[in-house]
Amino acid sequence: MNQLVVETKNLNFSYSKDKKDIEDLELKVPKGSIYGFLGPNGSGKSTTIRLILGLLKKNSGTVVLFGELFNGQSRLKVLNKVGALIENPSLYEHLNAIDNLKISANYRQNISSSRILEVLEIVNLTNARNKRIKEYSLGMKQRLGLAIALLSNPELIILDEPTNGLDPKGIIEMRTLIKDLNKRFGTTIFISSHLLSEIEKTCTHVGIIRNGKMLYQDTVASLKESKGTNIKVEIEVDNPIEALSALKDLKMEHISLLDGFIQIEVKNKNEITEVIDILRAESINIYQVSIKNNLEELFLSLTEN
Ligand SMILES: Nc1ncnc2c1ncn2[C@@H]1O[C@H](COP(=O)(O)OP(=O)(O)OP(=O)(O)O)[C@@H](O)[C@H]1O
Repeated sequence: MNQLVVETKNLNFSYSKDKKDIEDLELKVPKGSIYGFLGPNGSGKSTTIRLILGLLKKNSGTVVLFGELFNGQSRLKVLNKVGALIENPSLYEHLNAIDNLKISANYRQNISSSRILEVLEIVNLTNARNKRIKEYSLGMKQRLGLAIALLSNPELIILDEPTNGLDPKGIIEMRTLIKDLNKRFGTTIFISSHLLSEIEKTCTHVGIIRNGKMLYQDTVASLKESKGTNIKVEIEVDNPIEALSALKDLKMEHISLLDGFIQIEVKNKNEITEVIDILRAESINIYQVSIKNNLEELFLSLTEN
């Protein structure tokens, strides 16, 4: 089995008594992956990141980083292997990139001056190293923030919505940089986003969160496959046996009865109307029609965002 760099079990957290903001979250981030943590605004991505980094205190559950239970004792050792960019980086605007990196290096242990030049090269800021930050674009500032996160040569990089607010050129540069980091150094990258298109372009794995709950977690390849699968529909009618017999001539796959409900798989939503028309033509009363795998719905809501 793939080694996991981040693993949470039954992770729960609430900001207030009346609402669960993170509910029984099971996150599995494989070593060497680019893991996209995808969810609409307010779904709990930033909160989860804060819980992983120990910036918020969980109500219950466990966080395991690099195979080690994250707690007061292991905290510093474990965090030494993590670089994070979770908000816009706080930079000294009147100083240049080199000086900003030197200041950050002073807060950490054993960062050589050659490492400062190395991280500048990695994020493509070597040529702009002597420019003052106030002359930097937002994309350049984000890349410098990433360079700071890279100083201690982390095994895991956590990026919270790193392309937010960037122009198309900045987005492409950040995307390329993330892939490059993963490929060149094998760094595991955990990246949150509310855009499915962004995750599809950059990531190898995906976890989809909504209302603090994990809805789907797998490789991006499997996600693409499941997007093409049928929609599962459940229909409640007054006479299921008659309904089943009325529908049997339809060339649809998997029509069955479960607990008195008609189960049917359709290729698209128009086919649902077709099914309803047939049932109504037979004077069968329909009480409820529900889509069971709401993955398709979820993708739509995410891409429309
Ligand atoms: N400091 C806070 N105090 C109280 N509630 C909070 C706080 N921060 C976030 N929340 C709530 O927790 C839930 C999850 O928010 P969170 O910021 O983690 O979502 P997100 O997916 O990162 O969204 P966004 O991309 O908009 O930041 C939301 O309902 C939000 O309103």
